[in-house]
Amino acid sequence: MADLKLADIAKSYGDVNVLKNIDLDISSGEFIVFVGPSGCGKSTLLRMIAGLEQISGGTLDIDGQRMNDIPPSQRGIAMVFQSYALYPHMTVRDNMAFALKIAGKSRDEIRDATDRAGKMLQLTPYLDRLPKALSGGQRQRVAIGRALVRDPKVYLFDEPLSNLDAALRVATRIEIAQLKESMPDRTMVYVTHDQTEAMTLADRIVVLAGGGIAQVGAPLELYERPINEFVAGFIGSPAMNLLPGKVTAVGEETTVALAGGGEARVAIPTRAGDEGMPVNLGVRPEDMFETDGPALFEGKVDLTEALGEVTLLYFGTNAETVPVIAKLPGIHAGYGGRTVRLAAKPEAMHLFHDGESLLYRDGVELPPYQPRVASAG
Ligand SMILES: Nc1ncnc2c1ncn2[C@@H]1O[C@H](COP(=O)(O)OP(=O)(O)OP(=O)(O)O)[C@@H](O)[C@H]1O
Repeated sequence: MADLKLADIAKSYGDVNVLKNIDLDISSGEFIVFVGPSGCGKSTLLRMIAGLEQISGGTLDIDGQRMNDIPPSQRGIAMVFQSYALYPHMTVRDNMAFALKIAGKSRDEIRDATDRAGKMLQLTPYLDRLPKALSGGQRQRVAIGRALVRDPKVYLFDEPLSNLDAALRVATRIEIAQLKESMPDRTMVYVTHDQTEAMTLADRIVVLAGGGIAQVGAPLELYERPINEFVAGFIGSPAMNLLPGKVTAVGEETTVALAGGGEARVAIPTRAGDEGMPVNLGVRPEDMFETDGPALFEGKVDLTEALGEVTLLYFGTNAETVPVIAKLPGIHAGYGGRTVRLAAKPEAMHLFHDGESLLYRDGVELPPYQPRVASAG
């Protein structure tokens, strides 16, 4: 059991500020995933928790104890790196045993711990092999095994799957999810570029951007209730479409006239005085469908991409602006060059003013998040 408290954490290299005002409480047993654009400081924050980077400002507590100046080996954490960092001249068992030997554990204890880790990670047949005789996925499992044998309170993962090919990534991701399930009281903090890893592994995702935290929440909460256009664009692929427009009618639902000529009714409340307010209407590609009725968007399909389970329609690929994308389930043919009218359900759309979601306006109390389930069963 270990909870982590990051209070006003900052990091600078000389006069370059990489992170500032990072406040985050992580509960015991939580799986937290850091995501964000390249260079936003995900690894730096993880390395500060590990003790591999000096904390420039603020405090880090683990289980209520200040850790800022405690060396990595005494923090009760273990870290798994992208590069595996295995000792090439040691067998799998010796790689896993190394930290325990240093810690002065007995032969029996070491054998038990490495046997157990080998079993949990399906490495038993490989315990006497050298790393060079293992596949990438097996090597990464050894790296995880090295963390496991130490039985840390907190596991830190720095993009552990990014050197693996697509199929191995999926298999190893599932193993990490199962590992977490088998150790519900162990806290895990995980850095990734991969949306699927973030969405499937995290109890909560932390989106980092511009040196700070943009939003923290359950994966589907970030997907359905992004706090601003940045998070809306970052979570979900292809990214949410943002269509400029103006509020024309206010109330429990809001009517928006779009610059492209369409109109949309959105299930987000607005107030008297909001009429005329410039907004960006956010609609995810997967929430758009073809319609004969009122459309929020009408355009000529410039490009189609058939991915099998879905077909992507691109509009305005030659314009200066970002293309609009619709994602239709299944295989479709004959869309190229056609003019298509698209709509979306009122509850599937978002409204942003000055980049910020109108859902989170001052004075608005949001009900607790409930996923918008598409179908029962
Ligand atoms: N030793 C250093 N000296 C100066 N700047 C550094 C140093 N280490 C990292 N940085 C800068 O700090 C910023 C954050 O780096 P970090 O590696 O944490 O980002 P990241 O979000 O993990 O990126 P990526 O997703 O590309 O791995 C980057 O702009 C990087 O250039």
